Amino acid sequence: MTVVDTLIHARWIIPVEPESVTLEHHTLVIDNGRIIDLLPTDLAQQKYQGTTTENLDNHALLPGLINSHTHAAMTLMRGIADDLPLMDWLANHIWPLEQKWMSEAFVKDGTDLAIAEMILGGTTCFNDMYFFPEITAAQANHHGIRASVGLIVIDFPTVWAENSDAYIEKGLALHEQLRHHPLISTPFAPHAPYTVSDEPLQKIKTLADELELPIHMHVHETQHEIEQQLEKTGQRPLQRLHELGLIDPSFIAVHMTQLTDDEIIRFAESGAHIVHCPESNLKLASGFCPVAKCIAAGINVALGTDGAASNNDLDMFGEMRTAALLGKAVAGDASAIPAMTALRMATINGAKALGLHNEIGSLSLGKAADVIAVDLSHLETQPLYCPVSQIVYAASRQQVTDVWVAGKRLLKQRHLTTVNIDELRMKIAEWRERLAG
Ligand SMILES: CSC[C@H]1O[C@@H](n2cnc3c(O)ncnc32)[C@H](O)[C@@H]1O
Ligand SMILES: [Zn+2]
Repeated sequence: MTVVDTLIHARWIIPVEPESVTLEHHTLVIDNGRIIDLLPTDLAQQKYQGTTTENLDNHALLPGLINSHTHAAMTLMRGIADDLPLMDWLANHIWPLEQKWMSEAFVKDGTDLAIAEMILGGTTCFNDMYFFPEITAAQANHHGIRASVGLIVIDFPTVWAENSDAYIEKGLALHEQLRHHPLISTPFAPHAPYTVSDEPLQKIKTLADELELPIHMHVHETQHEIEQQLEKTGQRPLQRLHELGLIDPSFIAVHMTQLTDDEIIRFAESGAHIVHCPESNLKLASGFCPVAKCIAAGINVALGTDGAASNNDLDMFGEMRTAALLGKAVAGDASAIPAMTALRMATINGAKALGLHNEIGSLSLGKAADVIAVDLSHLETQPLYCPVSQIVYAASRQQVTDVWVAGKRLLKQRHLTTVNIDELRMKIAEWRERLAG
C-alpha cells in the first residue's frame, strides 16, 4: 500500500482530456497537490491508502472551472447600473463610481466576495483585470484560489497610476514579486484598443515577449468600438493590433463580437485566443461572438463571465449553458457547441489561453489537483443518461459540493474553508451603503 494525501472515489470522473471520456467508479489519487493516478476504485483500494479519503457516490469529478475574464472586485457594483449599453454603462456610471470609490479596501472586499462566489460555483482559477492587482493577488493567495492577475494599463490616470509608464512600472514590480508564486501568474492586461495608445502597446509587447507573458485585452466588444476607431483612423481595431504585432499565440482577446470572415481566418492563423463572455455580451447588448465559426477555423475559444456589474454573476455553469445555447442560435445549427465543447471552453481551453495547460484544465497525471465535485443526485439532474449533458444543460452551481485547488480543500460539503462569511457580509453591507449614497 502506498500512502498518499487524498483519495477521491467518485461515481463519475470526467477528465476532459482525453475528450469525450467519462469514467465510472474511478478514483483520483492526489499527493503533494498533484494528480498522481486515476484508476478503477477497486484497484485504488488495493494500491493506495489515503490520509484523507472521500466517497462521492452521487458525484461527478471534473477539472476546476477556469473563468478566463473577470474584474473580480466589481462584485461590489453588482446591480448598480443595469440595462444600459456598454459605453453609457462604462462612461456615465461605472467609471465615475470607480473614480470616486477605488481603493485598496474596495478591491480587497470586492475580490473576497468574488472569490467566495467563484469557489461556491466550482471556479478554481480566474483571469482578472482590475485596479490594485497586488490586492487581488494577495486575496487570491489568502484564499488559496489560482489566479491570473492582470498587469493593467490604461491611458488615463487613476488612483492606482498616473500614466501608462507608471502602470507598466508598477505592473513589472508586481510581476517580479510574484514570479515564483505557485498559483498566481501575471499577464499584461491593457484595457482595450480605444483606451490604450500605440506607444504603451508597443512597450507592452516588447516586455511581454521578453518575460514570456500573455497579453489580455478587451477587443471588438461592440459595433460602436469599430465605428469610433474607423472614424478616427480608418482602421478596424483588430487590424491595428495586428500591425502593432500583438496578435500571436500569447494574445487573449476578450469578447470579439464583431468579426468578419477574413478577420476570423487571420486570427486563427495567428494562434491567438478568444475569451467568449456570452452573458455580459447579452446583457449589454454588445453583439454575438460567432463562436462556432471561430472554433471551426481552429481558434481556441475559452469562457469568461466578465465582471459582476455586467453579468450579474460569476457563474461558470450558467456561462457554459448560455454559450452552448447561444452558439447554436448564432450558428443556426443545433449541433453547434455541444455540451462537451462548452465544458472544454470552461476548462482546458481556458488553461490554453492563459498558457497554463501543462498545469491545469484537465484531470491528467502530473497536473495540479484543481478539482470539483458536482452532486448529480438532485432531482433537477435526474434521470441521468449523460453526466456531461446534465452538467452543462441542467445542473446549477449549487450542486458543486467540494472544491480543491492544488490539492487543498477550499469547499467542503458546501462550506467555504477560507472565508469568514459573517465578516464578509458586514463589509459588503457597508460598501452598499457608501455606493448607494
Ligand atoms: C483597467 S481595469 C478594468 C476596467 O475595465 C472596465 N470594464 C469592466 N467591464 C468592462 C467591459 O465589458 N468592457 C470594457 N471595460 C470594462 C472596468 O470598469 C475597469 O475600469
Ligand atoms: Zn471585461
